Amino acid sequence: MSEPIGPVDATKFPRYTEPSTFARLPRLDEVSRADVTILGVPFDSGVSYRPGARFGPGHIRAASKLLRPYNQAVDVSPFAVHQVADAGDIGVNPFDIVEALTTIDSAVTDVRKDGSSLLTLGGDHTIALPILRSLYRDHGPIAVLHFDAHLDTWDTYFGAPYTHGTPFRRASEEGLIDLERSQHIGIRGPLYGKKDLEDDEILGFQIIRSDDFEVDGVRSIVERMRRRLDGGPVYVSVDIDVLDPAHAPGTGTPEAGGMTSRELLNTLRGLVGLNVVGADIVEVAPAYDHAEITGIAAAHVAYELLSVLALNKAASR
Ligand SMILES: N=C(N)NCCCC(=O)O
Ligand SMILES: [Zn+2]
Ligand SMILES: [Zn+2]
Repeated sequence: MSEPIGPVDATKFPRYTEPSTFARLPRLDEVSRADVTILGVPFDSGVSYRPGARFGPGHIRAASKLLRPYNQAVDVSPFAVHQVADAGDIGVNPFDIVEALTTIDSAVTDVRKDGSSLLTLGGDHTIALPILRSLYRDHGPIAVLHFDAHLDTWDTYFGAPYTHGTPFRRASEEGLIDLERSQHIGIRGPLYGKKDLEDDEILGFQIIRSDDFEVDGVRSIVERMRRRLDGGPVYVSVDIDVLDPAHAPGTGTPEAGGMTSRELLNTLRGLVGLNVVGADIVEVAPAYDHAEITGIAAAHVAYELLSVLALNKAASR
Protein backbone atom coordinates (compact mmCIF):
# COMPACT_ATOMS: atom_id res chain seq x y z
CA MET A 1 0.00 0.00 0.00
CA SER A 2 1.28 3.50 -0.83
CA GLU A 3 1.99 5.99 1.96
CA PRO A 4 -1.00 8.06 3.08
CA ILE A 5 -1.16 11.58 1.66
CA GLY A 6 -0.94 13.96 4.63
CA PRO A 7 -1.75 17.63 5.07
CA VAL A 8 -0.29 20.34 2.80
CA ASP A 9 3.19 21.35 4.05
CA ALA A 10 2.76 24.66 5.90
CA THR A 11 6.44 25.49 5.46
CA LYS A 12 5.87 25.62 1.69
CA PHE A 13 2.27 26.82 1.43
CA PRO A 14 1.31 29.16 4.31
CA ARG A 15 -1.78 28.15 6.23
CA TYR A 16 -4.04 30.82 4.79
CA THR A 17 -3.54 29.66 1.16
CA GLU A 18 -5.56 27.01 -0.73
CA PRO A 19 -9.27 26.19 -0.55
CA SER A 20 -10.34 24.86 2.87
CA THR A 21 -10.44 21.19 3.65
CA PHE A 22 -10.35 20.01 7.24
CA ALA A 23 -6.77 20.39 8.54
CA ARG A 24 -5.68 21.01 4.90
CA LEU A 25 -6.09 17.29 4.25
CA PRO A 26 -6.77 15.99 0.73
CA ARG A 27 -10.26 15.92 -0.69
CA LEU A 28 -11.87 12.50 -0.92
CA ASP A 29 -11.68 12.62 -4.74
CA GLU A 30 -7.89 13.10 -4.51
CA VAL A 31 -7.28 9.75 -2.79
CA SER A 32 -8.12 6.23 -3.88
CA ARG A 33 -9.97 5.51 -0.62
CA ALA A 34 -10.20 6.93 2.89
CA ASP A 35 -10.03 5.15 6.25
CA VAL A 36 -11.73 8.14 7.84
CA THR A 37 -13.95 10.56 5.91
CA ILE A 38 -14.87 14.02 7.11
CA LEU A 39 -18.26 15.13 5.81
CA GLY A 40 -19.92 18.53 6.18
CA VAL A 41 -23.68 18.66 6.77
CA PRO A 42 -24.76 22.30 6.40
CA PHE A 43 -28.29 21.91 7.76
CA ASP A 44 -29.92 23.98 10.51
CA SER A 45 -33.64 23.86 9.79
CA GLY A 46 -34.18 21.97 13.06
CA VAL A 47 -33.15 24.75 15.44
CA SER A 48 -35.38 26.20 18.15
CA TYR A 49 -33.49 29.41 18.91
CA ARG A 50 -30.55 31.06 17.12
CA PRO A 51 -30.08 29.83 13.54
CA GLY A 52 -26.75 29.64 11.73
CA ALA A 53 -25.24 26.17 12.26
CA ARG A 54 -25.58 25.59 8.50
CA PHE A 55 -22.37 27.62 8.27
CA GLY A 56 -20.64 25.36 10.81
CA PRO A 57 -18.75 23.05 8.44
CA GLY A 58 -16.96 25.88 6.61
CA HIS A 59 -16.16 27.63 9.90
CA ILE A 60 -14.68 24.51 11.50
CA ARG A 61 -12.58 23.85 8.40
CA ALA A 62 -11.31 27.46 8.41
CA ALA A 63 -10.42 27.18 12.10
CA SER A 64 -8.65 23.85 11.53
CA LYS A 65 -5.88 25.31 9.35
CA LEU A 66 -3.54 25.72 12.29
CA LEU A 67 -3.70 22.10 13.45
CA ARG A 68 -0.29 20.46 13.32
CA PRO A 69 0.43 16.84 12.39
CA TYR A 70 1.60 15.49 15.78
CA ASN A 71 -0.69 15.16 18.82
CA GLN A 72 1.66 15.37 21.80
CA ALA A 73 -1.11 14.67 24.33
CA VAL A 74 -1.59 11.09 23.15
CA ASP A 75 1.61 10.56 21.12
CA VAL A 76 0.13 9.99 17.69
CA SER A 77 0.20 11.61 14.23
CA PRO A 78 -3.46 11.12 13.36
CA PHE A 79 -3.07 11.75 9.62
CA ALA A 80 -0.03 9.46 9.18
CA VAL A 81 -1.48 6.24 10.58
CA HIS A 82 -4.16 5.98 7.93
CA GLN A 83 -5.83 8.00 5.18
CA VAL A 84 -8.09 10.82 6.37
CA ALA A 85 -9.87 12.83 3.67
CA ASP A 86 -12.51 15.53 3.40
CA ALA A 87 -15.58 14.73 1.30
CA GLY A 88 -16.87 18.33 1.33
CA ASP A 89 -20.49 19.17 2.11
CA ILE A 90 -23.77 17.40 1.38
CA GLY A 91 -26.43 19.39 -0.50
CA VAL A 92 -29.36 19.25 1.93
CA ASN A 93 -32.86 20.66 1.41
CA PRO A 94 -33.32 23.47 3.97
CA PHE A 95 -37.12 23.57 3.50
CA ASP A 96 -38.08 19.91 3.86
CA ILE A 97 -36.71 18.22 6.98
CA VAL A 98 -37.96 14.73 6.12
CA GLU A 99 -36.27 14.93 2.74
CA ALA A 100 -33.14 16.30 4.41
CA LEU A 101 -33.02 13.28 6.76
CA THR A 102 -33.17 10.92 3.78
CA THR A 103 -30.46 12.83 1.92
CA ILE A 104 -28.15 12.78 4.95
CA ASP A 105 -28.76 9.05 5.53
CA SER A 106 -27.87 8.18 1.92
CA ALA A 107 -24.81 10.44 1.78
CA VAL A 108 -23.49 8.99 5.04
CA THR A 109 -24.19 5.45 3.85
CA ASP A 110 -22.41 6.17 0.57
CA VAL A 111 -19.30 7.54 2.31
CA ARG A 112 -19.15 4.47 4.59
CA LYS A 113 -19.75 1.84 1.93
CA ASP A 114 -16.10 0.82 1.55
CA GLY A 115 -15.55 0.64 5.30
CA SER A 116 -14.53 4.24 6.02
CA SER A 117 -15.19 5.65 9.50
CA LEU A 118 -17.11 8.90 9.55
CA LEU A 119 -16.62 12.26 11.22
CA THR A 120 -19.46 14.64 10.43
CA LEU A 121 -19.31 18.41 10.84
CA GLY A 122 -22.76 19.93 11.41
CA GLY A 123 -25.18 21.40 11.14
CA ASP A 124 -27.63 21.30 14.00
CA HIS A 125 -28.24 18.26 16.21
CA THR A 126 -31.11 16.97 14.04
CA ILE A 127 -28.46 15.38 11.81
CA ALA A 128 -27.55 12.76 14.42
CA LEU A 129 -30.79 10.89 13.66
CA PRO A 130 -30.13 10.00 10.00
CA ILE A 131 -26.49 9.19 10.84
CA LEU A 132 -27.66 6.73 13.51
CA ARG A 133 -30.15 5.23 11.06
CA SER A 134 -27.30 4.55 8.65
CA LEU A 135 -24.97 3.14 11.30
CA TYR A 136 -27.72 0.91 12.71
CA ARG A 137 -28.02 -0.93 9.40
CA ASP A 138 -24.38 -2.05 9.74
CA HIS A 139 -23.89 -2.27 13.48
CA GLY A 140 -27.30 -2.81 15.06
CA PRO A 141 -28.12 -0.79 18.19
CA ILE A 142 -25.16 1.40 18.97
CA ALA A 143 -24.06 3.10 22.23
CA VAL A 144 -24.37 6.89 22.00
CA LEU A 145 -21.91 9.02 23.93
CA HIS A 146 -23.64 12.36 23.84
CA PHE A 147 -21.80 15.54 24.91
CA ASP A 148 -24.34 18.33 25.30
CA ALA A 149 -25.83 20.88 27.70
CA HIS A 150 -29.21 19.52 26.54
CA LEU A 151 -30.82 16.10 26.74
CA ASP A 152 -32.12 16.22 23.15
CA THR A 153 -34.64 13.55 24.13
CA TRP A 154 -37.62 15.92 24.10
CA ASP A 155 -40.66 14.66 22.23
CA THR A 156 -41.76 17.47 19.88
CA TYR A 157 -41.47 21.21 19.41
CA PHE A 158 -44.60 22.96 18.13
CA GLY A 159 -45.75 19.47 17.18
CA ALA A 160 -42.65 18.86 15.05
CA PRO A 161 -41.00 15.47 15.62
CA TYR A 162 -37.71 16.15 13.81
CA THR A 163 -35.81 19.00 15.47
CA HIS A 164 -32.45 19.55 17.13
CA GLY A 165 -34.02 18.92 20.54
CA THR A 166 -35.48 15.52 19.65
CA PRO A 167 -32.98 13.33 17.73
CA PHE A 168 -32.24 10.90 20.55
CA ARG A 169 -35.95 10.43 21.38
CA ARG A 170 -36.66 9.47 17.77
CA ALA A 171 -33.55 7.29 17.58
CA SER A 172 -34.55 5.52 20.82
CA GLU A 173 -38.09 4.89 19.54
CA GLU A 174 -36.65 3.50 16.31
CA GLY A 175 -34.44 1.07 18.28
CA LEU A 176 -31.22 2.52 16.87
CA ILE A 177 -29.52 3.05 20.25
CA ASP A 178 -28.15 0.58 22.79
CA LEU A 179 -29.69 2.46 25.71
CA GLU A 180 -28.01 0.32 28.37
CA ARG A 181 -24.64 1.61 27.20
CA SER A 182 -25.53 5.23 26.37
CA GLN A 183 -24.64 8.35 28.28
CA HIS A 184 -25.15 12.13 28.22
CA ILE A 185 -22.18 14.17 29.41
CA GLY A 186 -22.31 17.89 30.30
CA ILE A 187 -26.04 18.24 31.02
CA ARG A 188 -27.04 21.47 32.78
CA GLY A 189 -29.32 24.46 32.70
CA PRO A 190 -33.02 25.21 33.02
CA LEU A 191 -35.51 22.61 31.77
CA TYR A 192 -39.19 22.82 30.86
CA GLY A 193 -39.91 20.65 33.91
CA LYS A 194 -38.69 17.72 36.01
CA LYS A 195 -40.50 15.44 33.59
CA ASP A 196 -37.78 16.11 31.00
CA LEU A 197 -35.37 14.21 33.26
CA GLU A 198 -37.90 11.51 34.11
CA ASP A 199 -38.66 10.86 30.43
CA ASP A 200 -34.96 10.68 29.67
CA GLU A 201 -34.41 8.22 32.52
CA ILE A 202 -37.24 6.01 31.26
CA LEU A 203 -35.48 5.81 27.90
CA GLY A 204 -32.40 4.57 29.75
CA PHE A 205 -29.67 7.16 29.24
CA GLN A 206 -27.19 7.74 32.05
CA ILE A 207 -26.35 11.36 32.89
CA ILE A 208 -23.01 12.88 33.83
CA ARG A 209 -23.62 16.53 34.67
CA SER A 210 -21.45 19.48 33.85
CA ASP A 211 -21.07 20.11 37.60
CA ASP A 212 -19.66 16.59 38.08
CA PHE A 213 -16.45 17.76 36.44
CA GLU A 214 -15.89 20.17 39.33
CA VAL A 215 -16.64 17.54 41.98
CA ASP A 216 -15.27 14.31 40.50
CA GLY A 217 -12.72 15.49 37.92
CA VAL A 218 -11.98 14.20 34.44
CA ARG A 219 -10.20 11.02 35.51
CA SER A 220 -13.11 9.54 37.45
CA ILE A 221 -15.61 10.61 34.78
CA VAL A 222 -13.52 8.89 32.11
CA GLU A 223 -13.64 5.70 34.20
CA ARG A 224 -17.45 5.89 34.41
CA MET A 225 -17.67 6.65 30.71
CA ARG A 226 -15.50 3.69 29.74
CA ARG A 227 -17.41 1.30 32.01
CA ARG A 228 -20.68 2.41 30.42
CA LEU A 229 -19.53 2.23 26.78
CA ASP A 230 -17.43 -0.91 26.78
CA GLY A 231 -18.53 -4.00 24.88
CA GLY A 232 -19.72 -2.80 21.49
CA PRO A 233 -19.81 -0.05 18.88
CA VAL A 234 -19.89 3.57 20.05
CA TYR A 235 -21.12 6.71 18.33
CA VAL A 236 -19.79 10.01 19.73
CA SER A 237 -22.00 13.05 19.28
CA VAL A 238 -20.49 16.35 20.38
CA ASP A 239 -22.84 19.32 20.61
CA ILE A 240 -20.41 22.21 20.99
CA ASP A 241 -22.77 23.85 23.50
CA VAL A 242 -21.52 21.26 26.00
CA LEU A 243 -18.76 23.85 26.45
CA ASP A 244 -19.37 26.93 28.54
CA PRO A 245 -20.30 29.96 26.41
CA ALA A 246 -16.90 31.37 27.40
CA HIS A 247 -15.34 28.47 25.49
CA ALA A 248 -17.97 28.26 22.73
CA PRO A 249 -20.00 31.44 22.25
CA GLY A 250 -20.80 30.58 18.63
CA THR A 251 -23.74 28.28 19.11
CA GLY A 252 -27.53 28.38 18.94
CA THR A 253 -28.72 27.52 22.46
CA PRO A 254 -25.93 28.53 24.87
CA GLU A 255 -26.17 27.66 28.59
CA ALA A 256 -23.93 29.01 31.37
CA GLY A 257 -21.96 26.68 33.63
CA GLY A 258 -20.46 24.42 30.98
CA MET A 259 -17.30 22.41 30.54
CA THR A 260 -13.99 23.97 29.61
CA SER A 261 -12.41 23.00 26.31
CA ARG A 262 -9.56 21.40 28.30
CA GLU A 263 -12.02 19.16 30.15
CA LEU A 264 -13.69 18.15 26.90
CA LEU A 265 -10.44 17.38 25.05
CA ASN A 266 -9.15 15.37 28.01
CA THR A 267 -12.38 13.41 28.28
CA LEU A 268 -12.28 12.55 24.57
CA ARG A 269 -8.74 11.21 24.98
CA GLY A 270 -10.27 8.68 27.36
CA LEU A 271 -12.02 7.00 24.42
CA VAL A 272 -8.87 5.26 23.17
CA GLY A 273 -9.46 1.52 22.88
CA LEU A 274 -13.25 1.77 22.65
CA ASN A 275 -14.91 0.76 19.39
CA VAL A 276 -15.73 4.23 18.04
CA VAL A 277 -17.40 3.78 14.64
CA GLY A 278 -18.51 7.34 13.97
CA ALA A 279 -18.78 10.83 15.40
CA ASP A 280 -20.29 14.23 14.82
CA ILE A 281 -19.59 17.78 15.96
CA VAL A 282 -22.72 19.90 15.77
CA GLU A 283 -24.26 23.28 16.64
CA VAL A 284 -21.32 25.49 15.66
CA ALA A 285 -22.96 28.75 14.55
CA PRO A 286 -20.26 31.16 13.35
CA ALA A 287 -22.41 34.31 13.37
CA TYR A 288 -22.17 34.35 17.18
CA ASP A 289 -18.51 33.38 17.30
CA HIS A 290 -15.76 35.84 18.12
CA ALA A 291 -12.09 35.42 17.34
CA GLU A 292 -12.86 31.88 16.07
CA ILE A 293 -13.17 30.68 19.70
CA THR A 294 -15.88 28.13 18.93
CA GLY A 295 -14.43 27.13 15.57
CA ILE A 296 -11.03 26.45 17.13
CA ALA A 297 -12.60 24.41 19.94
CA ALA A 298 -14.55 22.36 17.39
CA ALA A 299 -11.45 21.81 15.23
CA HIS A 300 -9.55 20.54 18.26
CA VAL A 301 -12.44 18.27 19.23
CA ALA A 302 -12.26 16.81 15.71
CA TYR A 303 -8.48 16.41 16.03
CA GLU A 304 -8.83 14.48 19.29
CA LEU A 305 -11.51 12.23 17.80
CA LEU A 306 -9.29 11.56 14.78
CA SER A 307 -6.42 10.79 17.16
CA VAL A 308 -8.57 8.20 18.96
CA LEU A 309 -9.41 6.56 15.62
CA ALA A 310 -5.73 6.58 14.63
CA LEU A 311 -4.59 5.04 17.93
CA ASN A 312 -7.27 2.36 17.64
CA LYS A 313 -6.16 1.61 14.09
CA ALA A 314 -2.49 1.42 15.12
CA ALA A 315 -3.38 -0.96 17.97
CA SER A 316 -5.33 -3.25 15.63
CA ARG A 317 -2.35 -3.83 13.34
N1 LIG B 1 -29.60 20.53 20.59
C1 LIG B 1 -29.45 21.73 21.04
N2 LIG B 1 -28.33 22.36 20.88
N3 LIG B 1 -30.40 22.39 21.67
C2 LIG B 1 -31.68 21.87 21.99
C3 LIG B 1 -32.41 22.98 22.72
C4 LIG B 1 -33.85 22.78 22.65
C5 LIG B 1 -34.66 23.93 23.23
O1 LIG B 1 -34.72 24.98 22.60
O2 LIG B 1 -35.23 23.75 24.29
ZN1 LIG C 1 -27.78 19.00 21.09
ZN1 LIG D 1 -27.17 21.44 23.05
